[in-house]
Amino acid sequence: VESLDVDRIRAAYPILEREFSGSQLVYLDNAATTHTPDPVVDAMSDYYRQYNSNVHRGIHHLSQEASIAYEEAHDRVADFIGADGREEVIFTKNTTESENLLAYAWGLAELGPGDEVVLTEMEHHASLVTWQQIAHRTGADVKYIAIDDDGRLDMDHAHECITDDTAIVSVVHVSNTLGTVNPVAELADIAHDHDAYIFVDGAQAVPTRPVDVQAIDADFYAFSGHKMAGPTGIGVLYGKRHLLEAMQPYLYGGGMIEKVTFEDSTWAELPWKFEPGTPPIAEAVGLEAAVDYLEEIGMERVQAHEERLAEYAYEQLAAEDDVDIYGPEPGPDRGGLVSFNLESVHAHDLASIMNDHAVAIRAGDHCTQPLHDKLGVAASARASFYVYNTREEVDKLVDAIDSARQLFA
Ligand SMILES: Cc1ncc(COP(=O)(O)O)c(CN[C@@H](CS)C(=O)O)c1O
Repeated sequence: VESLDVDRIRAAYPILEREFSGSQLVYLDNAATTHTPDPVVDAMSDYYRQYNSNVHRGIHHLSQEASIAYEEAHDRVADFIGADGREEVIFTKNTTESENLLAYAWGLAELGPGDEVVLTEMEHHASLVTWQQIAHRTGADVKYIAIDDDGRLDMDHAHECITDDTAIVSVVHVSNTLGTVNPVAELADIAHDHDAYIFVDGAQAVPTRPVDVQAIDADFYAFSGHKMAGPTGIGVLYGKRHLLEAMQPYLYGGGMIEKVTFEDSTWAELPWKFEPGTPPIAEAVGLEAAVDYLEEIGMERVQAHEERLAEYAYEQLAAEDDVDIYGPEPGPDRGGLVSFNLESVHAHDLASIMNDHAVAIRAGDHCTQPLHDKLGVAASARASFYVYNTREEVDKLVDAIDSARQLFA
């Protein structure tokens, strides 16, 4: 796959010129959030400057323009992920809210004693805590598909966990801690063989690779705008139309209703039924601009660029015998991030020293505390890449780690 013109890409991110303690920023925390390129910022500024208005088709020009822009952003996102139209694309605040929407609107209504929710040991808290708490409230049980020593899912165990008692499987597409790319289409097949649904947490997948929800045959799929060069404050819950039609809303108010009387109410058509109140309008404009931006680059090229950088970082880190790396070796089932520990240096201390060198990485549990318990570590350091990162920046990461090694020697 053709390489990216990173210099041209970086020109759209003034933030990358920032300097700290005399060194240029090396931003390697893209799994937490990505930066926002000028075309996305400009699109949102243009909205606020030229056609800011509330939506739901008020009777004036500005509202018409804003309503059309907001509605068409749903069409653009649907096209980007292979959904069958705007009716299958609900805008939320973020991946976390998307997962809570599904867990409350479907889970609370449908789950009960004897039902099982199958997760994996590598789930993010946005899934794990949500389903865990809904299971407590409904009397359902939660099971966890185990990971093997390489940080891949144990698929034999997956077959054991997913049974006719399984109501839903909830799996992360790309682990934000291990980098593992899970076989979500295969898991969907297994779930469907047992008449169970599958939800896929795509927060680290949609930004970094081509995703086709129909090819996966996901019943539900979630991701966030801010992890894909878009704004914060907007996320997506994709759902198969007939499933969303059958679901009752769990947040009520204006915009989501059809008819209201003192006695009862009926609901608007999809996706508006699940979008109460004033939605993230500027953010929707920004998300559409981010989709245009990424598709102009090409998602295959985004994926290849990230994987090359992750492979290079993995090799540089693996060459040192005092670095422990988590997750699979570089290849098709490792995404664009590397979590690791430098022996004898706590991840927080390491990140702090990285910061002294203007290298921004993540340290902590990455909202996967049970996974870190399983790995036997309290925390890990994580470098994650995006379209504007370079091999030279990986070299700076390695040099900064060496400074930490010297400091703590
Ligand atoms: C796999 C996965 N699933 C859900 C989320 C939540 O995304 P929100 O936009 O915050 O709702 C994230 C966000 N992970 C950030 C914050 S912990 C990270 O540094 O890894 C994620 O990686």
